[in-house]
Amino acid sequence: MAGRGRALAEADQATKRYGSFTAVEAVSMRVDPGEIVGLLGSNGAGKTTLIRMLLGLTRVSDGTVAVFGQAPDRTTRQRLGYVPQGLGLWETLTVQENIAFAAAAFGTDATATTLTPGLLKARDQQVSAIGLGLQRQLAFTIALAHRPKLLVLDEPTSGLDPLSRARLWDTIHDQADDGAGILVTTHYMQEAQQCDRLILMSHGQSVAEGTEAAIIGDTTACEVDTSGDQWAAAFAALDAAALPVTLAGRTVRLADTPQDTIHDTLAQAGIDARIREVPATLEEKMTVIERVVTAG
Ligand SMILES: Nc1ncnc2c1ncn2[C@@H]1O[C@H](COP(=O)(O)OP(=O)(O)OP(=O)(O)O)[C@@H](O)[C@H]1O
Repeated sequence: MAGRGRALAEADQATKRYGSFTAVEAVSMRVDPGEIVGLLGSNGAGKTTLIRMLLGLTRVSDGTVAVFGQAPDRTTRQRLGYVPQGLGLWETLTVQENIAFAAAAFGTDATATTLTPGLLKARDQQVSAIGLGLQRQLAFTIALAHRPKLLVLDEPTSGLDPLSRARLWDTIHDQADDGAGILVTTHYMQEAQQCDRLILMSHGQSVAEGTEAAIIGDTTACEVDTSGDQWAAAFAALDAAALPVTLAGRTVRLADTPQDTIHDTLAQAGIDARIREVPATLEEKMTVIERVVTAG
């Protein structure tokens, strides 16, 4: 984009085909220093494939990708930190051996790596014997040990408890504050709020980009208030009418659906309800976009 400096990572019309199947179609995006870019999309949307192209782990079929201003290769890999979904640890080696192995690969000093108290305690245990939380901490510690300018994290908090997740996000923000650029995929909508900018992917395409507020725009949802325990009947009636109904606790919500349609459907089912229009959530907006993409 004009006026901006060199991107840490950049894709220009990047496309990946597997035979006749297109996993990523003409995606353009960039990650700049100091920003956290969130890559969102349902399973199979193409997030991991895009990341793997950026890292040079799989070749683009069309378009170009660059990291630190050049085509990704072994030298660029040395300057970035990557935590894949599968963590990329050596399961039969101990915590310490994994750190030493990575330090040798990156040419850094293993003894300078700062360990969390949990990792320090588990230092001589095999990775396969420690819990997922500690394994994630280890993968993160290793990815950060050589002070990378670009961090690529594929679902870094999946399977973590809320406290560990919050701690991990603190670390991610610290890295961005120090000037690193971060590209992170997530399924958790609350985590999307931690990102400076979001890229929504659907069926291999980038379908929306910007801040959460910009992506939601003026899309609204309706909240349906029923008396007593009629919420379940209201949900069932709206669902049976094939409307995009969801439940938040006991609150029935519908994104992007005219109030009249909701009112008529409930009236036909003999349900009395108050309907209130509210801003849509990011998740609801994603559902609306998915519907448009699938229909189109
Ligand atoms: N090596 C491959 N050969 C054929 N198809 C592939 C290959 N790798 C990925 N795909 C397909 O490409 C699509 C995108 O997959 P990808 O893993 O990038 O999605 P994702 O958004 O990362 O999903 P998830 O959230 O499940 O990780 C999927 O339909 C997947 O089955």
